[in-house]
Amino acid sequence: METSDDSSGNIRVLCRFRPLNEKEKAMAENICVDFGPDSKTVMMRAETENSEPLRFVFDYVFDPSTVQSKIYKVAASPIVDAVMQGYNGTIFAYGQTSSGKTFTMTGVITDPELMGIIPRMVGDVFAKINNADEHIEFTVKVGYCEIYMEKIKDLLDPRKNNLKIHEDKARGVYIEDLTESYVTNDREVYELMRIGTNNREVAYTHMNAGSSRSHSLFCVTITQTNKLDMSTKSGKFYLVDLAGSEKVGKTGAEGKRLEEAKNINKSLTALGQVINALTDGKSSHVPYRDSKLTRVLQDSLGGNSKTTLIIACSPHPYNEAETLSTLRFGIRAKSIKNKAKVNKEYTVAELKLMLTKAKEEIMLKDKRISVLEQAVNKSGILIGGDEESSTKDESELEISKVSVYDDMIQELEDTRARLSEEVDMNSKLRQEIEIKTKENEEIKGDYDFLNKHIGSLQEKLTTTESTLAEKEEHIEQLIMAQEYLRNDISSLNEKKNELEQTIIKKDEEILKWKTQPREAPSTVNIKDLEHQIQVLRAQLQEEQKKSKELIARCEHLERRWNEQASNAIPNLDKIKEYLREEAVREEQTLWNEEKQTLMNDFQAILEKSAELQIELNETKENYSTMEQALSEEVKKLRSKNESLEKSFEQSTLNSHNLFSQLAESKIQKQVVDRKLANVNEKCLKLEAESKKDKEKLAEAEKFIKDLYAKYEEQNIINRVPFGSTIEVGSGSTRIRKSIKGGKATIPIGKNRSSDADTEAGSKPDFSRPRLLTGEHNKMFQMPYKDNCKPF
Ligand SMILES: Nc1ncnc2c1ncn2[C@@H]1O[C@H](COP(=O)(O)OP(=O)(O)OP(=O)(O)O)[C@@H](O)[C@H]1O
Repeated sequence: METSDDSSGNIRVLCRFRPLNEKEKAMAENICVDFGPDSKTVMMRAETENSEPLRFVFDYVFDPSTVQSKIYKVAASPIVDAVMQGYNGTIFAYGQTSSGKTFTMTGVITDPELMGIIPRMVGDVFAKINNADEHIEFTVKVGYCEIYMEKIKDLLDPRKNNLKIHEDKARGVYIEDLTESYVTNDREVYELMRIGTNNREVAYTHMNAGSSRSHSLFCVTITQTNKLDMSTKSGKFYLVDLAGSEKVGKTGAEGKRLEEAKNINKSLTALGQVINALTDGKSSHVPYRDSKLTRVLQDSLGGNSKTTLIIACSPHPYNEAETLSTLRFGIRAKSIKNKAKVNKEYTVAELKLMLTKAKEEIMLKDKRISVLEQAVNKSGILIGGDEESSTKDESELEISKVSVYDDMIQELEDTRARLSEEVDMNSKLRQEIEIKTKENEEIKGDYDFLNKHIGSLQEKLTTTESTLAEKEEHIEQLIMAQEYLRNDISSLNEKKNELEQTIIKKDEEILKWKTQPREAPSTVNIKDLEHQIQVLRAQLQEEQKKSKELIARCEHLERRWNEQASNAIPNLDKIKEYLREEAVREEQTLWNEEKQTLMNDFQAILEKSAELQIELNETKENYSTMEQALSEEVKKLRSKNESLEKSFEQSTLNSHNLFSQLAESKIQKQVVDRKLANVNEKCLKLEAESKKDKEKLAEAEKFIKDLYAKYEEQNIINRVPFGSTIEVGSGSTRIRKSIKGGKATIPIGKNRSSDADTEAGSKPDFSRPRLLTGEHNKMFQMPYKDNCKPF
């Protein structure tokens, strides 16, 4: 296997060396590191011949020739799998400026060979989702932010530039109010990456033309719901591109860049201190709160996450000191231990199962209580038994009492243990209810958000409708303008026709003047005639003048033609004709030009109107598609809304059920408590009664002992077996008495002398009783406890 097993919970540390850049190549020195054959070891070359090379071992070492796909396979693929199983995952890149962190994490999104971990991960996640079982429903959310100058800026909504960090049991550490967009395919994620990257703080330095001036966090949350049992799992994936540590002497940072560099180095120092505290085995406090970076990465460093650290290095001796420091950082980080767990939420079915188990437990307990009660009742009969009818051996009674007490005590212990389990379970149930209530609140939040979204979509629709109306109005105005222009053009055409007619008439007139002889007026008076002659003369003069001018012009032209062309126009008429035609042509050209301009304008208007018509059609089409999409969206939202409402109702119902079940189990617990109290009370009674019995027994023993002493004193008898007959006295004064059990009283002693028979004048001797039955000698030797007891 290529990667090390992370079942130990340790952070995996991978080391990547980039190829030499142009600047380093220009310095013409060799690289300062050697790579071991096991792909895990890197050696910093020894400075002198006598000194040893420094050896560093990581989970994997990538030499400069390693391609992006290999990095993804080793570094990210296992974490993607874990996130898909409901674990949290983190990959972060650390290293000096220009060491290749951004190239490793993002690379060139549009190039399949050069794309980095994030775009590859996105593709992988959606491929896995598409291949997943049908009953698993996925939602994917993406957030993107940066920590710049100790402030968290939302890269998908840069107006939010000072977000706060919070922590709670259910979500762990999180950034409050961070925009998280739901995405359904890799293209949508790439678009968000593009937007976010454009909003990032990047600047030129002497070390890197596109140096990241902030730490960036790309966050993907994948939630999966199993539709069969409604269980949910949710994995959060942080992909962190840290800003590079830099020596300001090398980067040439000044002014704002210098301030940025100070902040970057400060937060990286805080990161180093957190790692030290986690790994030195001495620190009781981990200073997560010393910087925003370490606070956000709290779960990734020593918490609930499967984490991989990629340290990026330059192989050139110019960066040797920074490379050494980076390698040491990686070695320290290797021993951080995390406690990753699947983020699972209990389903209603699972909660039901827990309840059923709790009920079974209660039933079991009830049974035990009834057994206890029976035992107590049984011992009560024994204790309360009639003195006369109690012929049972007392020692047996004692033994049975003691064993009953032992059983009862054991039962009580068991019950107490079970009750404490019950209390634990109840508190677990309460926690579950709290989680469910929170979930309900979240669903309600989603529901409100959807409502808002619908509202904004409706607003958008209204705006689009009004834009459309404006466009339609504009088109109407254009059509009217087009109509006016058409009229103008037709009136211009008419004018042109008129002008052409006038020119033709004029030409005819001129021709007439020139060709037709003028007839003398027949009936005119002299004055008129003179006037006409004057007019004609004037006209003639005018004509002559014109013709002179024409002749002059012709002569001039003739001269020019003679000068310029060998085949000049030979006759004047032709010249005149030519000139006239030229004049007409000139006017015609002017008119044609004007007409052409008008036609062009008209054409342009026509084209514009066609374009507008197309635009209108497109807008209409877009509008109808949008309307369709919108109505679909609204439909979807409504159905989602409905299902949310349903699940909200269901959850409310479930939480009610849980509450009522909790209340029920509380009541049952109270009942059990009461029963337990009763049992305790009975036990106490039993104990008191047993104590009394013992006292009575002691009294009886004392009495017998006294009596026995008395007999011994009187030398009557030592021990008498049960059922024996004692004879005291002699002759007729003999008194016989059978001894039964321990209750017999024997009328012996000097006070009985009045009852005595004084046969043959002898006095009865009460001082020497003797046994009449049983083998008394044998009996006397018997031990006290066997079958011979004092009565
Ligand atoms: N493995 C590699 N192969 C080819 N080019 C690389 C490689 N690693 C880095 N580069 C190039 O080196 C330059 C610097 O890399 P990059 O910007 O990723 O560094 P960085 O560590 O993110 O720097 P900073 O901390 O200043 O942002 C870029 O032009 C990048 O394309």
